[in-house]
Amino acid sequence: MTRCAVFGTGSWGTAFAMILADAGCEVTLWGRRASVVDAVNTGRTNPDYLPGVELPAAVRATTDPAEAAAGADFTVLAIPSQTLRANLAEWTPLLADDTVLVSLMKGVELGTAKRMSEVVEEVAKVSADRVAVLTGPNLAKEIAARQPAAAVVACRDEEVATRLQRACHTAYFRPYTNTDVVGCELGGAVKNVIALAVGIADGMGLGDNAKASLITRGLAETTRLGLAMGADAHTFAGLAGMGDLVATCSSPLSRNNTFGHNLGRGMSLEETIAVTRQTAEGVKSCQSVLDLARRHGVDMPITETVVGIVHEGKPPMVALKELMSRSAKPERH
Ligand SMILES: NC(=O)c1ccc[n+]([C@@H]2O[C@H](COP(=O)([O-])OP(=O)(O)OC[C@H]3O[C@@H](n4cnc5c(N)ncnc54)[C@H](O)[C@@H]3O)[C@@H](O)[C@H]2O)c1
Ligand SMILES: O=P(O)(O)OC[C@H](O)CO
Repeated sequence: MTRCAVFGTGSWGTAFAMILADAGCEVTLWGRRASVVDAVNTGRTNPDYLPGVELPAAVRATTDPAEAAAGADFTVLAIPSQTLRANLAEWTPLLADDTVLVSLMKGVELGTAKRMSEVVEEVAKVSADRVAVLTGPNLAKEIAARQPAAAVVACRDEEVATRLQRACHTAYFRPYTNTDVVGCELGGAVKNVIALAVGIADGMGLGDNAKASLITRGLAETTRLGLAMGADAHTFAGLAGMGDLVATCSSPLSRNNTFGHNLGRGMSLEETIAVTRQTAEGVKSCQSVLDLARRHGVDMPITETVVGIVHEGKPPMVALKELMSRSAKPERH
């Protein structure tokens, strides 16, 4: 039987553990908090993150990372992106030989501007052939209700991607393989920034034309960055690009979208952070995405606008005026 370790008992780690178990794997979840681990083991629930959801019996939980990691064919990482480096450094000596490391995270590291798979390769000292990424339009709450969704599993080694695809394919979860790891990861990280922009627009009371324009031009700037970094343009028209943008920018379940909405309707950054219980990756990653764009000489005006509003205190109305008064240009340049 395929054995999986899932590090992170938040919304997505728990929902993905459920997918793996439904697909026939044996799953051990690692969590920091004993109360969450006990709830999983004794009540088959995770009331803090997925209230009302009954977890399959094949999902067990532990606070001991060594117990979780032991003998795992796949080691899945589902913690906030900015905490990966420090956590993985502690877990690396515990990892099973030949385990495939799978990133569920949609962020870019602050300071280094590295993608999560790059951090994994560097810290765990494994080759890119043993690092996979899972991304796409996957709102955890819908998946935990076993509502249908598709996703992308990306790995440089297609055979590894196919093995992971088999390990997480269920009646409600349909993963496709892809070898464009850079494009898949960028799609997931930048859509969070665009979802913040769309949420802000929504909160300001702007209409559907504004939201559609942000989504489309957001995809254009994501693709520009991707091409500069060697990604395949087709990836951005797929589940990791357009697919995830549509889900995240249109759903009130999205933490990034909701975060933006609260800012747009006039809450301060501090108030917004205080009411946000879960990880909204775009809040930090907008800075590292902008950093990446500057390193690659790519113009990303929406990302720059989000950084201005979230981190530099720019009033959304001023940011809107600036964005709309940029010089006129062809749609493709
Ligand atoms: N929730 C979703 O719908 C969804 C879907 C796809 C991808 N993702 C991505 O998955 C990743 C995890 O998100 P999530 O939704 O599970 O977040 P979450 O906020 O629901 O849970 C985060 C988990 O990480 C733990 N954690 C927080 N700080 C930590 C630290 N310093 N060290 C160790 N553990 C820590 C928390 O206790 C919690 O268990 C993010 O990158 C997110 O973008 C989320
Ligand atoms: O809740 P968000 O904004 O982190 O989005 C969740 C997923 O990434 C959607 O695919």
